[in-house]
Amino acid sequence: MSKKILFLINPVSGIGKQRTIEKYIESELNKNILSVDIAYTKFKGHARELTGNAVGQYDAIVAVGGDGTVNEVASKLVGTQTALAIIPTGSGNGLARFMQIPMRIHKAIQSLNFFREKKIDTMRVNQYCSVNVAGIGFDAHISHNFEGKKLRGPLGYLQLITTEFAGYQSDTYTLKIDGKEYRRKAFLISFANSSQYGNNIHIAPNAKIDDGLIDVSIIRDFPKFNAPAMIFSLLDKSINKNDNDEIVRAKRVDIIHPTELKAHIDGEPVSLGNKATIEINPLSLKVIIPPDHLIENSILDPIKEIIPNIQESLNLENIWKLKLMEGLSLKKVTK
Ligand SMILES: Nc1ncnc2c1ncn2[C@@H]1O[C@H](COP(=O)(O)OP(=O)(O)OP(=O)(O)O)[C@@H](O)[C@H]1O
Repeated sequence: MSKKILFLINPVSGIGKQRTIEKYIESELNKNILSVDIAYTKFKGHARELTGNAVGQYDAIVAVGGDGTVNEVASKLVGTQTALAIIPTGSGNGLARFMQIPMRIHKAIQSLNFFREKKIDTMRVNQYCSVNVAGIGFDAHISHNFEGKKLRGPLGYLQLITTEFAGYQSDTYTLKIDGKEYRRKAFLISFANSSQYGNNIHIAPNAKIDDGLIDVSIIRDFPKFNAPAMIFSLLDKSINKNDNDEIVRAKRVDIIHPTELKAHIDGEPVSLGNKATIEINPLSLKVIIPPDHLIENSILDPIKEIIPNIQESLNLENIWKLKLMEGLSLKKVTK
């Protein structure tokens, strides 16, 4: 029986990979088994609104964007029979990377044809839903500053991190992790459902997304000259072995803080006031994962990912020509 899927495309995510999505939907999707609708988001929160209206009418809603778009779609799908699918066109794509969804979008679209479903945990952070990683401290500081930045994509994050790091002051937090008290001066505290923020930066290398547990990764205050070693261990999936990091697995975390807790939820900046509760919601979301043969795990994959990005950037002029011609109902693009 054919499945109904709705693509929700965030036109401002990442560096613009989504501009080619309609072409690939046309060429890669098996229309004998999938019937497709497409909508573009027009503002922050629109994907959440559109998903709320569509849930139940579709077998899957496809978030075309980064973790912010994924979060908006997922938060309306938790506890329903409609699955989340992801075409990663964001800056970090943490959940997509963790679920081994191909970063090349034509491959990600091909994987929808197999409609392989898996149930995953989600987290509740006060009134918000989080599917990937939420946090307080330096990562939250970065997400609050990233919003509205012109330079997006991984380079935008890198630029911001380098400028903000030197002046950042760690804070002291009191947490109750499954009822046990921890008081830590921390550079950041992450609540990880998947292992990574995005861009293969692994804050909780052994996190499992279907174990009913949050990996609470506490990076204690550290001398700034240790930064290169910290960065290396985040990339090397070994932060859990670093002396400045402590990971505790839990079902629930409570925080009371003397000042406003600035946080991020899947990379999106939020304020939690001065009280936060983070709880796991086990196996509460269906996600479409790729079939084994489409999982990209060769060491050349990052290079394969970069080349189309460069090509796409160089082709931007062509894409604008295409858009213009679409407007004029013309068929062919000439250089
Ligand atoms: N048409 C739009 N105009 C402005 N903002 C939008 C629009 N559609 C969606 N948004 C918002 O854009 C923000 C960024 O989207 P998203 O997180 O998907 O991409 P990203 O930040 O580049 O990737 P990542 O989260 O993986 O780093 C989200 O907060 C989303 O709500």
